[in-house]
Amino acid sequence: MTIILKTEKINKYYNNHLVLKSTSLIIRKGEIYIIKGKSGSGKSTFLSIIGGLEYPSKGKVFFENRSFYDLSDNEQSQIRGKSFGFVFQSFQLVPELTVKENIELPISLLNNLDKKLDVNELVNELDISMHLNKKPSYLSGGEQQRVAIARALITCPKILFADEPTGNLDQETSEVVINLLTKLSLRYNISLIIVTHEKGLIKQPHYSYRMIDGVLKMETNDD
Ligand SMILES: Nc1ncnc2c1ncn2[C@@H]1O[C@H](COP(=O)(O)OP(=O)(O)OP(=O)(O)O)[C@@H](O)[C@H]1O
Repeated sequence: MTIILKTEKINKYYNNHLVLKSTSLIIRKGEIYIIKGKSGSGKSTFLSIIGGLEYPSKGKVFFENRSFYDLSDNEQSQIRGKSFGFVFQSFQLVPELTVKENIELPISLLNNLDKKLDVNELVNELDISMHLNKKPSYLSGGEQQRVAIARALITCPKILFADEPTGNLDQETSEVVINLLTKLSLRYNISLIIVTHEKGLIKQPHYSYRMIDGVLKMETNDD
């Protein structure tokens, strides 16, 4: 399977404290990765670095064989906008916009977007079509997260980064959200990287990693 993103010995310091230690990972097209680990172990920092949101102190991130942080700011933001999608614990929807406007926001912000998914298909799949004209505050947490997933997928990104996507949801809703994330990523051949505390949420085949004190270790799937 094609390698889409690769990191080389990422180090990250915050105030002279080394939070990522020579951390490496390879992401292949259309595959699912899960990163678990204790609070403070460095998971979110690592996701931000591979998601193009934060410079490493040392090491490189290669996206489609190009060293991401050696690209110009403009090239970096083009890749972030068109090839990466993000889902966060806190949904991060714009409260003043309707659900439909939130979902279509990435499209309206980007020029020359050659590939995007059909909004109607996406909202039907995510079962939020009845909420399109509402503001996010009228929706439950699970519904808001499904809107955030639609917004992340609308550009048909190559990689979807999800940082604790179920952190604000109950067990049952978490399962629905994870099932949708994995199902849609597989359907559209999007690589999915999920950071989560929760065990046993993902039923689909995936690669499992554990972040231990800034070092990423591969695990067997039944850990
Ligand atoms: N912007 C920052 N400035 C200074 N220190 C930071 C910053 N971001 C993270 N850290 C520190 O880096 C370490 C790793 O944090 P990170 O958020 O990556 O961990 P995490 O595994 O994602 O934790 P959690 O599961 O609680 O979100 C922690 O000690 C944290 O305090």
